[in-house]
Amino acid sequence: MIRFTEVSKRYPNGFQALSRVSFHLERGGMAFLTGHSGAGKSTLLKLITRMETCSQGQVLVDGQNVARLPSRRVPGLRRSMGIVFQNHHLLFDRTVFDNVAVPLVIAGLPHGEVRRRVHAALDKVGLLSKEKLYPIALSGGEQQRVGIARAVVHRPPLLLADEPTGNLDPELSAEIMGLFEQFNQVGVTVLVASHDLALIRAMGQRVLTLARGELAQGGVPA
Ligand SMILES: Nc1ncnc2c1ncn2[C@@H]1O[C@H](COP(=O)(O)OP(=O)(O)OP(=O)(O)O)[C@@H](O)[C@H]1O
Repeated sequence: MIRFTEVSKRYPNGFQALSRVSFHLERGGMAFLTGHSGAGKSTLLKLITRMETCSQGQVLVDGQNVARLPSRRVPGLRRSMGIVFQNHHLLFDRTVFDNVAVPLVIAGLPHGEVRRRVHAALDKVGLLSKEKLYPIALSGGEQQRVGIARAVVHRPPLLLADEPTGNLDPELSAEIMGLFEQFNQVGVTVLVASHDLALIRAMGQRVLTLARGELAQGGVPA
């Protein structure tokens, strides 16, 4: 599903954020991406979503060479992914329901279908009873679960998360990681960037470790 072959990323200011990174995350697989602050975790995720492009090497997502994709096909690439951010990026003037519905409304789905899918996504993250509330009335963990429901509501085959438990206590963090595992168990390919080593170890999943832009652990010859 995701294949990096000798991927390097140098930012325009000359900073080398990634050096010759190679790994393969198979369809239906799950992995954690870890490493010190500044190791290149967010940069690696941005190469998958085409928010950045690599300077050398090749990034394939579902067989597509991401850097070579014409810009008109980038929205399609992003629709094939669910993306979860640390700070949720929720709309605070919209209800929980409306926040989760955003990707479906943009896609132009009929109202009944939107309702059905939003309810299914909220049910999965245990927030069906809170659909009419505004995000401000939710705890940090609940807000993050709204972000996850929104990321999966269009049923993407690939789920990416960048420090999804950054602001949460250990118990809530474990709960959120458990949700990612559940999505993986029903076939979604999952890649989660996190610096929380203790939690990652406890999950017992594959770990990719970046150190100063190089893959120090978990890479396999691509
Ligand atoms: N647009 C940019 N221009 C120049 N340098 C950048 C840019 N974006 C990131 N960097 C640098 O690249 C390095 C890797 O950044 P990145 O955000 O990928 O690290 P990270 O592992 O996600 O760190 P953190 O855990 O602190 O979020 C950092 O030194 C950062 O300052």
